[in-house]
Amino acid sequence: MKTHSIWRNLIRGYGIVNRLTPTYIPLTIVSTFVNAVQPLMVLFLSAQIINELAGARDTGRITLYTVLAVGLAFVFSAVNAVVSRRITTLNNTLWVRFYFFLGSRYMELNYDQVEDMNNNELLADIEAKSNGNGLGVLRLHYSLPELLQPLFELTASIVLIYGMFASSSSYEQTFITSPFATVLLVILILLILPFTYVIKKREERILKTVFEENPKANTYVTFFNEYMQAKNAAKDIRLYKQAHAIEDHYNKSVGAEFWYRIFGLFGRNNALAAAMNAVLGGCVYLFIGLRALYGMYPLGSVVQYIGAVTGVVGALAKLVSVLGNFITNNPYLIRLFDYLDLPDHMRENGGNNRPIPQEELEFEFHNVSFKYPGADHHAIQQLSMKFNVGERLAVVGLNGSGKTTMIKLLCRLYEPAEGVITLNGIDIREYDYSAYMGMFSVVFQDFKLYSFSLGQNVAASEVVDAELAEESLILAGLGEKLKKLPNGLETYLHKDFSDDGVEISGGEAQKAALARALYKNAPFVVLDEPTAALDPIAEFEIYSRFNELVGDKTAIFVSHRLSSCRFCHDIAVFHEGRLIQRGTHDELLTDRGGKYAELWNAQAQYYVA
Ligand SMILES: Nc1ncnc2c1ncn2[C@@H]1O[C@H](COP(=O)(O)OP(=O)(O)OP(=O)(O)O)[C@@H](O)[C@H]1O
Repeated sequence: MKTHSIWRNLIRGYGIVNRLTPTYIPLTIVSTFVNAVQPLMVLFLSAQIINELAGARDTGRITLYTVLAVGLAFVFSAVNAVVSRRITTLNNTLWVRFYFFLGSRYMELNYDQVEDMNNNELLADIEAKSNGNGLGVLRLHYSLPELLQPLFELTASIVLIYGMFASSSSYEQTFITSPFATVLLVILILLILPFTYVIKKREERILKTVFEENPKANTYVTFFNEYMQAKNAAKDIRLYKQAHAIEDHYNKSVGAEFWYRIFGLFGRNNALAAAMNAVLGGCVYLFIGLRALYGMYPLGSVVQYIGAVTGVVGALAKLVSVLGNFITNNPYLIRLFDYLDLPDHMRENGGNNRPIPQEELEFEFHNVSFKYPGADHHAIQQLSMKFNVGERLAVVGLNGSGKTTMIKLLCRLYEPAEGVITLNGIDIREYDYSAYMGMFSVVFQDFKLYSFSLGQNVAASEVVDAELAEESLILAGLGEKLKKLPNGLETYLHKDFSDDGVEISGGEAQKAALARALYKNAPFVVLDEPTAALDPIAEFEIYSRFNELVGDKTAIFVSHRLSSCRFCHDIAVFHEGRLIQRGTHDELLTDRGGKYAELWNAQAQYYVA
């Protein structure tokens, strides 16, 4: 956790506010200036009118003050109306932009950071605190008027108070009219500063305790809210009647008690501050009222001074409170910055940003080992293997034998813990990260399609090369389906964004994912169980046209169905994270005691009559 000073955090935080809502800060300066100055200006002019009425009764001056009061009030109100409308829009759109900002950052994280529970908890916490309590950057946004308005009020009130100390009229000398009384009042007013500060400090302490006692409260809220509405959980929720379990779990982990404690605390503090202001207000009235009684101030000035001193008291209380809010809010800003500053170690580790070679590509694992964070065993152990350019390699093995992990290491989704992977003899970390990833077309088992048009899914982009998309879909076996779709490539998948959206089957989705990989036209194709959801005919078609599908690219075909790998001349057998055999189907079968023969025989018995 970084511990930058609160001022640096505020500057950075307001920098983010400015980036999310660029016109917000200048508009708020205008709006708060107008809001702060308008009532004090009316107060000043009213005082002048009363003084005129009680004194010289000059009609010209009275008219001038009245016209000024009405005219300025009109101009200020008009400016405020225009500015406030725009600010309201910005306030309402801010949270949308903020969540998009968080999401964009998430999409940039290294893959292992996405899988790291700590980072996910950090993000869930930031989202929940921003949402429920409006803490962090959102608090800065909403606090800006709370900061600026009292600053303007304070300045304007001090200007109006000035006459209080410069009164030259003759008056009775008593304690109330003496400078001591003024000093006493100033001390009383200044007492509000430590009082408000202590309240804020207490608030910060209690909030910290509450959240420490419920460290996962926000993670739970986010998880349950998403899970309850997750389409891919809907079947399980119903069939296993998970609704009750979710409700019990939810109430136990984030019950109402938790929120009562937080909002009860805010309520109590607001009440205390209001009581303090009321007492101070009483003292101010008494002080100025008595001084007027002793003839120290004219009638109109009483109104002005009471208004101005009350303005100073109110502004100071608001300022200390908002500064206190900044202190309370600081830990949430630090959490946000921790998230934003997660290191991009995939790019930092190499640093050479070498361009991808244009000649033939040769990948090799050299004694590579890898263990998932928190795991007690290696997912990959001392793996050494080479991929022959332009050839097809099948990777087979039992569940959990490390096949997918090897692919993820190859694509640089993870870094090896030991050993290196090279491309044309150079450590893959030396290459430009994005360009390196661009070399792979991978269809993972848990691929995802999104609720946009079929064409956009295949192109993975807003802009679709229709001819290439169609060609890829036909190659992947979705040609017939495409012909039947109401809007062809523009047909939406799912109904999230279009009523005409279509639901496609698991096998069709797998073909669409395959088409996406083909559309990318990368030199290295990886298919991880690409036929798992396909019917036997579709599966046969994929195998028989595999060479046509991948062309002259290097291809890896991962499967635990051995029959589906026979068409590959090169088969690698994985077991418990190790490469234990490699050869053609016939070669591997001749090793009768080997794993491949064991797996082959185990699977073959179901096909033998
Ligand atoms: N994200 C992860 N975090 C922790 N452990 C993981 C993770 N993914 C996989 N593992 C573990 O790493 C080992 C290898 O998993 P991997 O997914 O590479 O196997 P696989 O051979 O592809 O299996 P399958 O045939 O079921 O797809 C397994 O023990 C698995 O439990």
